[in-house]
Amino acid sequence: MIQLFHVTKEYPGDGPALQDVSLEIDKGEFVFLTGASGAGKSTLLKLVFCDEPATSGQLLLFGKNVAKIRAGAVPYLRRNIGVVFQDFKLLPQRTVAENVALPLEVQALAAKEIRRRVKALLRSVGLEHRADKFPPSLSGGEQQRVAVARALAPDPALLLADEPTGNLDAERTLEVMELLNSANARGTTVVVATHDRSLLERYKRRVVVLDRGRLLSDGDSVRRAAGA
Ligand SMILES: Nc1ncnc2c1ncn2[C@@H]1O[C@H](COP(=O)(O)OP(=O)(O)OP(=O)(O)O)[C@@H](O)[C@H]1O
Repeated sequence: MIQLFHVTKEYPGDGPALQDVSLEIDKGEFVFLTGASGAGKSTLLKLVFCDEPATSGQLLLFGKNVAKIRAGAVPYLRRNIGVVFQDFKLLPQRTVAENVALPLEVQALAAKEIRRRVKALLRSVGLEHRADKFPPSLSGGEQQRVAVARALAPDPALLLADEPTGNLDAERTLEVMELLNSANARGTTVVVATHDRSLLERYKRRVVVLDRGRLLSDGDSVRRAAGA
């Protein structure tokens, strides 16, 4: 589903944020991406979301070389990707319910079905009572949960989540992780960037570690190498 071949990313005027990273994530996997602040986790997610181009190397998404995708086709590709950004990117002039409804409107679902699904999603993140509020009036943790609900709304093939539990207490963290796990059980490929070691220890998933832009280790390949 995601294939990186010797990918390097340099931002103008800066050293490489990613250096010669080769990595493959298959359909249906759940992968934690971890590493110290500045290791390149967000950059890797941005490349996969076609938000930034790679400087060199090749990135295939759903089997397509993203460098060859026309700019006009990117929004169509993104319909298959749910994304939770670190700064949430909620629309401030739309209510919580309207934010979650957005990706469903793009799918042209009937209004009644959209209302039903938005209600169920907001219930699943414990925010039904905030449906008619505007994002700026919500706490950071509440906005984060709205972002998770919006990302999961269209049942995406791929979910990219950048620190999706960063602002949450232990109980809410578990709730959000359960949502990500259920999406994964329904077939969504999930990639979660996180600093939170307790998540890595609690959920025995593949762990990809970046260190100053380089791939330091990959839990999956370690297991494979050990013959497990
Ligand atoms: N838009 C940008 N312009 C210039 N440099 C950038 C930009 N975005 C990231 N960088 C640099 O690239 C490197 C990797 O940053 P990135 O945000 O990908 O790391 P990260 O592992 O996600 O960090 P964090 O855990 O703090 O979010 C850092 O040195 C950062 O300063």
